[in-house]
Amino acid sequence: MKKQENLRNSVAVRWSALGIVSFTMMAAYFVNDIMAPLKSMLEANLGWTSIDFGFFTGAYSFLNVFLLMLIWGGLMLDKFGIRLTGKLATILMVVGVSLQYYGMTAHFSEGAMIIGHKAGVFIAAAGYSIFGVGAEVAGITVTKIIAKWFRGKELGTAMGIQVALARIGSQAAYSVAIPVAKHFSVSTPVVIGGGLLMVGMLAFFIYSVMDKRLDRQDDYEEEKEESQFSFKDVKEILVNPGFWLIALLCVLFYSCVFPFQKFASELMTNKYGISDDLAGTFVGLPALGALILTPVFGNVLDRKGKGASIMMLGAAMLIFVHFLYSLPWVTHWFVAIFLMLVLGIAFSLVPSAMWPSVAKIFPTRQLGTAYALIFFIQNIGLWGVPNLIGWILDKYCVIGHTGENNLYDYTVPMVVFTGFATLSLIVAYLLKVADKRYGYGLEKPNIVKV
Ligand SMILES: NCCCC[C@H](NC(=O)[C@@H](N)CCCCN)C(=O)O
Repeated sequence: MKKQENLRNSVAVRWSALGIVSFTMMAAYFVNDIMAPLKSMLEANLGWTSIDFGFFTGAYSFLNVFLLMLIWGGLMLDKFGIRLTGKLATILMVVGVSLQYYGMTAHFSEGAMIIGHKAGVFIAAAGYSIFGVGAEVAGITVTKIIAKWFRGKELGTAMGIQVALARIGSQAAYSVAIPVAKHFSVSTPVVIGGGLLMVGMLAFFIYSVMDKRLDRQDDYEEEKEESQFSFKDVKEILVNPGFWLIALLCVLFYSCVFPFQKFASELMTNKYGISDDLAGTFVGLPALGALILTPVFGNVLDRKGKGASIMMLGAAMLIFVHFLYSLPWVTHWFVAIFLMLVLGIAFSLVPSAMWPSVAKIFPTRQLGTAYALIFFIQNIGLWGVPNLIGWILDKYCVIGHTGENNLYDYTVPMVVFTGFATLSLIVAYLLKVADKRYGYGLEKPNIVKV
């Protein structure tokens, strides 16, 4: 009997697997970003303050950081596998977004508070926090899925395409949030996100069938290795200097991008005079740029390498962007858009180099835990930075009012972002030095020639 070709070696099957799980992540990114452009509407319609908004935004990472949910998720992924972990993660996302919607729409009695926060804000934030656990665990699961199907093949391109499709989700969220909210209500964009997430959950369940077939057919080493996972691996990961440098770069770089984007719609309207209908679309530009560029850079890295140098370049571009945004006298809308485009390039360069680098430093059996620990450290920034910026805005940056809304001066928040970007460049440089010293192969191409 003719031996069946390994599913991983079929170009159509492995790219279909990527397409399916990428759709799940696209839905997750849509929900993740859908509230960002609504900041001013949340203030005007639901009475949220900047502190409320910062608290809500940071809640995405709260359970991941303080209940170590990402760590448990990573250990579960390496111990119990992709299918169970991924299914649970997608279910959590749906549950979380439903609770978030409830918090935004239910009628609470006047002045009702939960642990010092307005009841509605607290419940929406709790939902977003549950969603955040699902989204991050789904993120590490999908990353491991990609490494499973593409290691030694088009790993950089595949990871780039997954990130690019996720960016479509973000860009769509930034573009549709305000028009949909104005036409219907401030909570309608969240309903659309919930619907997309349900389809994403179904998609993951379909992927699980493919995953099972691959495991059955395959003598895939990882499956044997998964059961060999031990806590010794966690120690091994933690004593690797490459881990700490990637994790630090990750938290610093992403703290300058995701939290910045959450506040950027307001920066566009308050500082550059851009209309609120268009502000979200402009803030979505980096996502749109990354959609095109991340797979391109991923492909270049697959063939030519230079990952560590590319991370340095991306970090340097980030300093340029945030520094110019911080200059109070630069207020032309054209500059705002130009900087968003540069941010888009940086936002493509660093992720396309960073994520495949992790797969070079660690063996497959440690990948789930390694990604989870890196995401965990990154989530400390995704929690802390929006809280910090929301607090700075409310305390020090209110310079007037327009109707129901505050008018903010964004100089100090942008100086804070510039500081983080500068630190990220220093860490990227240290990573390049460590690569030379420990021979991680970050400057080498991803595709292994046989
Ligand atoms: N294959 C690795 C993909 C990581 C992509 C990366 N995502 C994250 O870092 C998430 N932990 C945080 C997502 C927050 C979304 N607003 C990315 O570049 O998106």
